[in-house]
Amino acid sequence: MNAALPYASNPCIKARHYTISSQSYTKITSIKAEVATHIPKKFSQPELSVFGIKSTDQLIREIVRKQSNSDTFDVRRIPSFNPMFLEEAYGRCRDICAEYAKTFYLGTLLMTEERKKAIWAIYVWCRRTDELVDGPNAGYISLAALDRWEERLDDIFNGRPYDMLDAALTDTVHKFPLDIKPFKDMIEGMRMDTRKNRYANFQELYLYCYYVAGTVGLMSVPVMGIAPESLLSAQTIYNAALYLGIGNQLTNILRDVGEDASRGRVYLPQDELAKFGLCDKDVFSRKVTDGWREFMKEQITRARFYFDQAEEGATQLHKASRWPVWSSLMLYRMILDSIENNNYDNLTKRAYVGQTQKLMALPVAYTRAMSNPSAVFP
Ligand SMILES: CC(C)=CCC/C(C)=C/CC/C(C)=C/CC/C(C)=C/[C@@H]1[C@@H](COP(=O)(O)OP(=O)(O)O)[C@]1(C)CC/C=C(\C)CC/C=C(\C)CCC=C(C)C
Ligand SMILES: [Mn+2]
Repeated sequence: MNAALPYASNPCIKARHYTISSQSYTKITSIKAEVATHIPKKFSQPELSVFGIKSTDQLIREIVRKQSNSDTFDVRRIPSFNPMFLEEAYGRCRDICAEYAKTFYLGTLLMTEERKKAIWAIYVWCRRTDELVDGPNAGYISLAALDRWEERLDDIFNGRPYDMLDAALTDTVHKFPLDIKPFKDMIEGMRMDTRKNRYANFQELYLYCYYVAGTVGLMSVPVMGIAPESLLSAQTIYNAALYLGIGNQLTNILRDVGEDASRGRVYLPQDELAKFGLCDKDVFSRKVTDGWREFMKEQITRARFYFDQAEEGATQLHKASRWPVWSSLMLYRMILDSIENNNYDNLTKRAYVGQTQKLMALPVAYTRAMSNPSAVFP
Protein backbone atom coordinates (compact mmCIF):
# COMPACT_ATOMS: atom_id res chain seq x y z
CA MET A 1 0.00 0.00 0.00
CA ASN A 2 1.48 3.34 -0.94
CA ALA A 3 1.16 5.59 2.08
CA ALA A 4 1.64 8.69 -0.06
CA LEU A 5 -1.18 11.17 0.30
CA PRO A 6 -1.83 13.85 -2.35
CA TYR A 7 -1.46 17.32 -0.91
CA ALA A 8 -5.03 18.40 -1.61
CA SER A 9 -6.73 15.53 0.20
CA ASN A 10 -4.68 15.77 3.35
CA PRO A 11 -6.29 18.04 5.98
CA CYS A 12 -3.24 18.01 8.21
CA ILE A 13 -0.55 19.08 5.76
CA LYS A 14 0.04 22.79 6.00
CA ALA A 15 3.26 23.99 4.46
CA ARG A 16 4.95 20.86 3.23
CA HIS A 17 4.11 17.90 1.04
CA TYR A 18 5.01 14.50 2.44
CA THR A 19 5.33 11.38 0.35
CA ILE A 20 6.76 8.03 1.24
CA SER A 21 7.39 5.74 -1.69
CA SER A 22 6.23 2.15 -1.47
CA GLN A 23 9.89 1.06 -1.92
CA SER A 24 11.07 2.93 1.19
CA TYR A 25 8.00 1.71 3.09
CA THR A 26 8.88 -1.90 2.18
CA LYS A 27 12.38 -1.15 3.48
CA ILE A 28 10.95 0.01 6.85
CA THR A 29 8.76 -3.07 7.32
CA SER A 30 11.63 -5.36 6.34
CA ILE A 31 13.83 -3.71 8.96
CA LYS A 32 12.18 -5.88 11.64
CA ALA A 33 13.86 -8.96 10.12
CA GLU A 34 17.25 -7.23 10.22
CA VAL A 35 16.96 -5.86 13.72
CA ALA A 36 18.48 -8.95 15.38
CA THR A 37 21.72 -8.61 13.40
CA HIS A 38 22.65 -4.93 13.56
CA ILE A 39 21.34 -1.60 14.86
CA PRO A 40 19.85 0.08 11.74
CA LYS A 41 20.50 3.83 11.51
CA LYS A 42 16.76 4.48 11.67
CA PHE A 43 16.38 3.07 15.16
CA SER A 44 19.79 3.93 16.53
CA GLN A 45 19.43 5.32 20.03
CA PRO A 46 19.00 9.11 20.03
CA GLU A 47 21.56 10.71 22.37
CA LEU A 48 20.43 12.65 25.44
CA SER A 49 23.47 14.91 25.07
CA VAL A 50 21.59 16.79 22.31
CA PHE A 51 19.45 18.15 25.15
CA GLY A 52 22.47 19.44 27.02
CA ILE A 53 22.34 16.64 29.59
CA LYS A 54 24.68 13.73 30.12
CA SER A 55 24.54 11.05 27.43
CA THR A 56 23.15 7.71 28.54
CA ASP A 57 26.63 6.23 28.19
CA GLN A 58 28.05 8.83 30.60
CA LEU A 59 25.09 8.39 32.96
CA ILE A 60 25.44 4.63 33.06
CA ARG A 61 29.24 4.78 33.33
CA GLU A 62 28.94 6.97 36.44
CA ILE A 63 26.30 4.71 38.02
CA VAL A 64 28.37 1.58 37.32
CA ARG A 65 31.55 3.25 38.66
CA LYS A 66 29.81 4.31 41.88
CA GLN A 67 28.18 0.91 42.40
CA SER A 68 31.34 -1.06 41.72
CA ASN A 69 33.45 1.01 44.08
CA SER A 70 31.99 0.77 47.58
CA ASP A 71 34.19 3.45 49.17
CA THR A 72 32.89 6.05 46.69
CA PHE A 73 29.32 4.84 47.13
CA ASP A 74 26.92 7.32 48.71
CA VAL A 75 27.42 7.10 52.48
CA ARG A 76 24.06 6.51 54.10
CA ARG A 77 22.92 6.56 57.69
CA ILE A 78 22.15 2.94 58.54
CA PRO A 79 18.51 2.87 59.68
CA SER A 80 17.51 0.55 62.54
CA PHE A 81 13.92 -0.37 61.81
CA ASN A 82 11.82 -2.67 63.98
CA PRO A 83 11.49 -5.96 61.97
CA MET A 84 7.70 -6.02 62.52
CA PHE A 85 7.45 -2.46 61.17
CA LEU A 86 9.48 -3.39 58.09
CA GLU A 87 7.42 -6.53 57.51
CA GLU A 88 4.25 -4.43 57.45
CA ALA A 89 5.90 -1.80 55.24
CA TYR A 90 6.90 -4.36 52.61
CA GLY A 91 3.51 -6.04 52.95
CA ARG A 92 1.83 -2.75 52.00
CA CYS A 93 4.21 -2.37 49.03
CA ARG A 94 3.32 -5.89 47.95
CA ASP A 95 -0.42 -5.15 48.12
CA ILE A 96 -0.04 -1.94 46.09
CA CYS A 97 2.03 -3.71 43.42
CA ALA A 98 -0.48 -6.59 43.28
CA GLU A 99 -3.36 -4.12 42.93
CA TYR A 100 -1.92 -1.69 40.38
CA ALA A 101 0.59 -3.71 38.34
CA LYS A 102 -0.56 -7.30 37.89
CA THR A 103 2.03 -8.03 35.19
CA PHE A 104 4.99 -6.71 37.16
CA TYR A 105 3.63 -8.35 40.33
CA LEU A 106 3.46 -11.72 38.54
CA GLY A 107 7.12 -11.20 37.57
CA THR A 108 8.15 -10.42 41.14
CA LEU A 109 6.58 -13.66 42.43
CA LEU A 110 9.31 -15.49 40.50
CA MET A 111 12.01 -13.65 42.47
CA THR A 112 13.85 -14.42 45.70
CA GLU A 113 12.32 -12.98 48.90
CA GLU A 114 14.82 -10.12 49.29
CA ARG A 115 14.65 -9.13 45.60
CA LYS A 116 10.87 -9.20 45.39
CA LYS A 117 10.58 -6.94 48.47
CA ALA A 118 13.11 -4.54 46.97
CA ILE A 119 11.24 -4.36 43.65
CA TRP A 120 7.91 -3.86 45.47
CA ALA A 121 9.48 -0.92 47.35
CA ILE A 122 10.91 0.57 44.13
CA TYR A 123 7.59 -0.01 42.34
CA VAL A 124 5.64 1.85 45.04
CA TRP A 125 7.99 4.82 44.91
CA CYS A 126 7.71 4.88 41.10
CA ARG A 127 3.92 4.58 41.20
CA ARG A 128 3.59 7.39 43.79
CA THR A 129 5.90 9.53 41.66
CA ASP A 130 3.81 8.84 38.55
CA GLU A 131 0.56 9.49 40.43
CA LEU A 132 1.78 13.02 41.28
CA VAL A 133 1.14 13.93 37.63
CA ASP A 134 -1.13 11.07 36.48
CA GLY A 135 -3.24 10.35 39.51
CA PRO A 136 -6.58 11.69 40.82
CA ASN A 137 -4.85 14.67 42.49
CA ALA A 138 -2.67 15.52 39.47
CA GLY A 139 -4.64 18.75 39.02
CA TYR A 140 -3.04 20.12 42.18
CA ILE A 141 0.55 19.25 41.25
CA SER A 142 3.09 22.08 41.15
CA LEU A 143 6.81 22.30 40.55
CA ALA A 144 7.14 23.13 44.24
CA ALA A 145 5.38 19.85 45.08
CA LEU A 146 7.80 17.94 42.84
CA ASP A 147 10.73 19.72 44.51
CA ARG A 148 9.32 18.62 47.90
CA TRP A 149 9.01 15.04 46.59
CA GLU A 150 12.70 15.21 45.59
CA GLU A 151 13.63 16.39 49.07
CA ARG A 152 11.72 13.39 50.46
CA LEU A 153 13.76 11.19 48.12
CA ASP A 154 16.99 12.60 49.57
CA ASP A 155 15.64 11.84 53.05
CA ILE A 156 14.85 8.25 52.00
CA PHE A 157 18.44 7.76 50.82
CA ASN A 158 19.78 9.43 53.96
CA GLY A 159 17.92 7.08 56.30
CA ARG A 160 15.17 9.55 57.25
CA PRO A 161 12.00 8.15 55.57
CA TYR A 162 8.82 10.20 55.86
CA ASP A 163 6.32 7.32 56.08
CA MET A 164 6.11 3.52 56.10
CA LEU A 165 6.25 3.15 52.30
CA ASP A 166 9.30 5.41 52.15
CA ALA A 167 10.86 3.30 54.92
CA ALA A 168 10.66 0.18 52.73
CA LEU A 169 12.74 1.99 50.11
CA THR A 170 15.17 3.24 52.77
CA ASP A 171 15.67 -0.36 53.87
CA THR A 172 16.07 -1.39 50.21
CA VAL A 173 18.70 1.24 49.38
CA HIS A 174 20.57 0.02 52.44
CA LYS A 175 20.51 -3.61 51.23
CA PHE A 176 21.19 -3.03 47.51
CA PRO A 177 23.67 -0.51 45.98
CA LEU A 178 20.99 1.67 44.41
CA ASP A 179 22.08 5.00 42.96
CA ILE A 180 19.83 8.02 43.54
CA LYS A 181 20.35 9.47 40.04
CA PRO A 182 17.69 7.36 38.19
CA PHE A 183 15.17 8.24 40.90
CA LYS A 184 15.93 11.97 40.53
CA ASP A 185 15.69 11.64 36.75
CA MET A 186 12.23 10.09 37.04
CA ILE A 187 11.09 13.17 38.98
CA GLU A 188 12.56 15.30 36.16
CA GLY A 189 10.39 13.24 33.79
CA MET A 190 7.33 14.22 35.81
CA ARG A 191 8.36 17.90 35.60
CA MET A 192 8.56 17.40 31.81
CA ASP A 193 5.08 15.80 31.82
CA THR A 194 3.59 18.83 33.56
CA ARG A 195 4.90 21.28 30.94
CA LYS A 196 4.77 19.21 27.75
CA ASN A 197 1.88 17.35 26.10
CA ARG A 198 3.16 17.21 22.50
CA TYR A 199 6.37 15.69 21.13
CA ALA A 200 7.84 17.12 17.90
CA ASN A 201 9.99 14.09 17.08
CA PHE A 202 11.37 10.79 18.40
CA GLN A 203 14.36 12.50 20.01
CA GLU A 204 12.04 14.44 22.33
CA LEU A 205 9.95 11.35 23.00
CA TYR A 206 13.07 9.29 23.68
CA LEU A 207 14.16 11.77 26.37
CA TYR A 208 10.76 11.46 28.05
CA CYS A 209 10.88 7.64 27.81
CA TYR A 210 14.36 7.65 29.39
CA TYR A 211 13.15 9.81 32.27
CA VAL A 212 9.99 7.84 33.15
CA ALA A 213 10.91 4.31 32.11
CA GLY A 214 14.58 3.92 31.20
CA THR A 215 15.25 5.01 34.77
CA VAL A 216 13.21 2.04 36.06
CA GLY A 217 15.61 -0.25 34.28
CA LEU A 218 18.63 1.52 35.82
CA MET A 219 17.01 1.36 39.27
CA SER A 220 16.35 -2.36 38.93
CA VAL A 221 19.72 -3.74 37.80
CA PRO A 222 21.42 -3.58 41.25
CA VAL A 223 18.48 -5.57 42.66
CA MET A 224 18.38 -8.09 39.81
CA GLY A 225 22.16 -8.58 39.95
CA ILE A 226 24.51 -9.53 37.10
CA ALA A 227 25.48 -13.17 36.46
CA PRO A 228 29.06 -13.71 37.74
CA GLU A 229 29.78 -15.78 34.63
CA SER A 230 28.56 -13.05 32.27
CA LEU A 231 31.17 -11.98 29.69
CA LEU A 232 29.36 -8.73 28.90
CA SER A 233 30.34 -5.42 30.48
CA ALA A 234 28.09 -3.91 33.15
CA GLN A 235 27.66 -0.95 30.81
CA THR A 236 26.15 -3.24 28.14
CA ILE A 237 23.79 -4.81 30.65
CA TYR A 238 22.69 -1.44 32.01
CA ASN A 239 22.07 -0.33 28.43
CA ALA A 240 19.82 -3.35 27.97
CA ALA A 241 17.92 -2.39 31.11
CA LEU A 242 17.49 1.08 29.65
CA TYR A 243 16.22 -0.45 26.39
CA LEU A 244 13.68 -2.55 28.30
CA GLY A 245 12.34 0.57 29.95
CA ILE A 246 12.18 2.38 26.59
CA GLY A 247 10.42 -0.57 24.98
CA ASN A 248 7.94 -0.70 27.86
CA GLN A 249 7.18 3.00 27.65
CA LEU A 250 6.80 3.05 23.85
CA THR A 251 4.39 0.12 24.19
CA ASN A 252 2.55 1.86 27.00
CA ILE A 253 2.15 4.96 24.81
CA LEU A 254 0.80 2.87 21.90
CA ARG A 255 -1.59 1.01 24.23
CA ASP A 256 -2.85 4.23 25.85
CA VAL A 257 -3.24 6.47 22.75
CA GLY A 258 -7.01 6.78 23.30
CA GLU A 259 -6.81 7.25 27.07
CA ASP A 260 -4.00 9.83 26.79
CA ALA A 261 -5.88 11.71 24.04
CA SER A 262 -8.89 12.06 26.36
CA ARG A 263 -6.51 13.90 28.70
CA GLY A 264 -5.30 16.12 25.86
CA ARG A 265 -1.95 14.34 25.57
CA VAL A 266 -0.39 13.07 22.33
CA TYR A 267 2.96 11.38 22.96
CA LEU A 268 3.27 10.16 19.33
CA PRO A 269 5.97 12.11 17.44
CA GLN A 270 4.31 14.88 15.41
CA ASP A 271 6.76 14.61 12.48
CA GLU A 272 6.09 10.87 12.17
CA LEU A 273 2.31 11.42 12.24
CA ALA A 274 2.72 14.03 9.48
CA LYS A 275 4.81 11.58 7.40
CA PHE A 276 1.65 9.47 7.12
CA GLY A 277 -0.59 12.46 6.55
CA LEU A 278 -1.84 12.36 10.12
CA CYS A 279 -2.08 14.92 12.93
CA ASP A 280 -3.70 15.41 16.34
CA LYS A 281 -7.15 15.70 14.74
CA ASP A 282 -6.89 12.09 13.56
CA VAL A 283 -5.99 10.98 17.06
CA PHE A 284 -8.90 12.87 18.63
CA SER A 285 -11.34 11.73 15.86
CA ARG A 286 -10.60 8.11 16.85
CA LYS A 287 -10.90 7.11 13.15
CA VAL A 288 -8.75 4.06 12.27
CA THR A 289 -7.72 4.75 8.65
CA ASP A 290 -5.28 2.88 6.41
CA GLY A 291 -2.79 5.71 7.02
CA TRP A 292 -3.19 5.16 10.76
CA ARG A 293 -2.53 1.43 10.35
CA GLU A 294 0.65 2.05 8.33
CA PHE A 295 1.81 4.57 10.92
CA MET A 296 1.15 2.11 13.75
CA LYS A 297 3.08 -0.68 11.98
CA GLU A 298 6.20 1.50 12.08
CA GLN A 299 5.65 2.47 15.71
CA ILE A 300 5.25 -1.19 16.70
CA THR A 301 8.38 -2.18 14.75
CA ARG A 302 10.41 0.36 16.70
CA ALA A 303 9.00 -0.67 20.08
CA ARG A 304 9.88 -4.31 19.29
CA PHE A 305 13.39 -3.20 18.34
CA TYR A 306 13.98 -1.96 21.91
CA PHE A 307 12.62 -5.18 23.46
CA ASP A 308 14.91 -7.16 21.14
CA GLN A 309 17.88 -5.08 22.30
CA ALA A 310 16.93 -5.74 25.96
CA GLU A 311 16.93 -9.52 25.48
CA GLU A 312 20.73 -9.74 25.40
CA GLY A 313 21.02 -8.09 28.81
CA ALA A 314 18.14 -10.00 30.39
CA THR A 315 20.05 -13.25 29.76
CA GLN A 316 23.13 -11.83 31.53
CA LEU A 317 21.35 -11.11 34.81
CA HIS A 318 21.79 -13.20 37.95
CA LYS A 319 20.19 -16.60 37.34
CA ALA A 320 17.46 -15.97 39.96
CA SER A 321 16.35 -12.76 38.20
CA ARG A 322 16.30 -13.82 34.57
CA TRP A 323 12.92 -15.56 34.54
CA PRO A 324 10.97 -12.64 36.12
CA VAL A 325 12.62 -10.11 33.81
CA TRP A 326 12.11 -12.28 30.72
CA SER A 327 8.47 -12.79 31.78
CA SER A 328 7.93 -9.07 32.20
CA LEU A 329 9.67 -8.38 28.88
CA MET A 330 7.56 -10.93 26.98
CA LEU A 331 4.25 -10.05 28.64
CA TYR A 332 4.60 -6.32 27.96
CA ARG A 333 5.77 -6.99 24.40
CA MET A 334 2.62 -9.11 23.86
CA ILE A 335 0.58 -5.90 24.16
CA LEU A 336 1.97 -5.01 20.72
CA ASP A 337 0.57 -8.28 19.34
CA SER A 338 -2.81 -7.36 20.85
CA ILE A 339 -2.78 -3.99 19.09
CA GLU A 340 -2.07 -5.82 15.80
CA ASN A 341 -4.85 -8.32 16.55
CA ASN A 342 -7.20 -5.35 17.05
CA ASN A 343 -6.29 -4.34 13.49
CA TYR A 344 -4.37 -1.38 14.93
CA ASP A 345 -7.44 0.10 16.58
CA ASN A 346 -5.81 1.54 19.70
CA LEU A 347 -7.99 4.65 19.35
CA THR A 348 -11.19 3.04 20.64
CA LYS A 349 -9.85 -0.23 22.09
CA ARG A 350 -7.32 -0.78 24.92
CA ALA A 351 -5.08 -3.70 24.01
CA TYR A 352 -4.48 -6.20 26.82
CA VAL A 353 -3.02 -9.65 27.42
CA GLY A 354 -5.39 -12.18 28.97
CA GLN A 355 -4.49 -14.15 32.14
CA THR A 356 -4.31 -17.44 30.21
CA GLN A 357 -1.94 -15.91 27.65
CA LYS A 358 0.22 -14.55 30.50
CA LEU A 359 0.43 -17.92 32.22
CA MET A 360 1.20 -19.68 28.92
CA ALA A 361 4.11 -17.27 28.34
CA LEU A 362 5.80 -18.11 31.66
CA PRO A 363 7.32 -21.48 30.62
CA VAL A 364 8.53 -19.93 27.35
CA ALA A 365 10.10 -17.09 29.36
CA TYR A 366 11.73 -19.73 31.57
CA THR A 367 13.43 -21.51 28.68
CA ARG A 368 14.65 -18.20 27.23
CA ALA A 369 15.88 -17.12 30.66
CA MET A 370 17.84 -20.30 31.28
CA SER A 371 19.91 -20.09 28.09
CA ASN A 372 23.62 -19.83 28.81
CA PRO A 373 24.62 -16.23 29.76
CA SER A 374 28.21 -16.69 28.76
CA ALA A 375 27.13 -17.36 25.18
CA VAL A 376 27.86 -13.81 24.14
CA PHE A 377 25.76 -12.93 21.14
CA PRO A 378 27.67 -12.43 17.84
C1 LIG B 1 9.71 -7.70 37.25
C2 LIG B 1 9.92 -6.28 36.85
C3 LIG B 1 10.33 -6.00 35.46
C4 LIG B 1 9.77 -5.31 37.74
C5 LIG B 1 9.91 -3.83 37.46
C6 LIG B 1 8.80 -3.18 38.25
C7 LIG B 1 8.92 -1.70 38.43
C8 LIG B 1 9.86 -1.15 39.39
C9 LIG B 1 8.09 -0.93 37.66
C10 LIG B 1 7.93 0.54 37.85
C11 LIG B 1 6.75 0.98 36.99
C12 LIG B 1 6.27 2.39 37.28
C13 LIG B 1 5.03 2.58 38.03
C14 LIG B 1 7.03 3.45 36.86
C15 LIG B 1 6.55 4.87 37.02
C16 LIG B 1 6.40 5.56 35.66
C17 LIG B 1 5.61 4.69 34.73
C18 LIG B 1 4.15 4.62 34.88
C19 LIG B 1 6.31 3.96 33.84
C20 LIG B 1 5.64 3.09 32.92
C21 LIG B 1 5.40 1.78 33.39
C22 LIG B 1 4.10 1.11 33.09
O1 LIG B 1 3.25 1.40 34.10
P1 LIG B 1 1.72 0.92 33.85
O2 LIG B 1 1.65 -0.28 32.97
O3 LIG B 1 1.11 0.86 35.18
O4 LIG B 1 1.22 2.12 32.97
P2 LIG B 1 0.10 3.19 33.26
O5 LIG B 1 0.66 4.05 34.37
O6 LIG B 1 -1.11 2.40 33.64
O7 LIG B 1 0.00 3.92 31.93
C23 LIG B 1 6.27 2.01 32.37
C24 LIG B 1 5.86 1.57 31.02
C25 LIG B 1 7.77 1.83 32.58
C26 LIG B 1 8.02 0.42 33.11
C27 LIG B 1 9.49 0.12 32.97
C28 LIG B 1 9.97 -1.06 33.33
C29 LIG B 1 9.10 -2.12 33.90
C30 LIG B 1 11.44 -1.33 33.16
C31 LIG B 1 11.84 -2.61 33.84
C32 LIG B 1 13.27 -2.89 33.55
C33 LIG B 1 14.01 -3.75 34.29
C34 LIG B 1 13.44 -4.50 35.43
C35 LIG B 1 15.44 -3.95 33.91
C36 LIG B 1 15.76 -5.42 33.68
C37 LIG B 1 17.17 -5.58 33.32
C38 LIG B 1 17.66 -5.90 32.10
C39 LIG B 1 19.14 -6.07 31.93
C40 LIG B 1 16.80 -6.12 30.91
MN1 LIG C 1 0.16 5.11 30.29
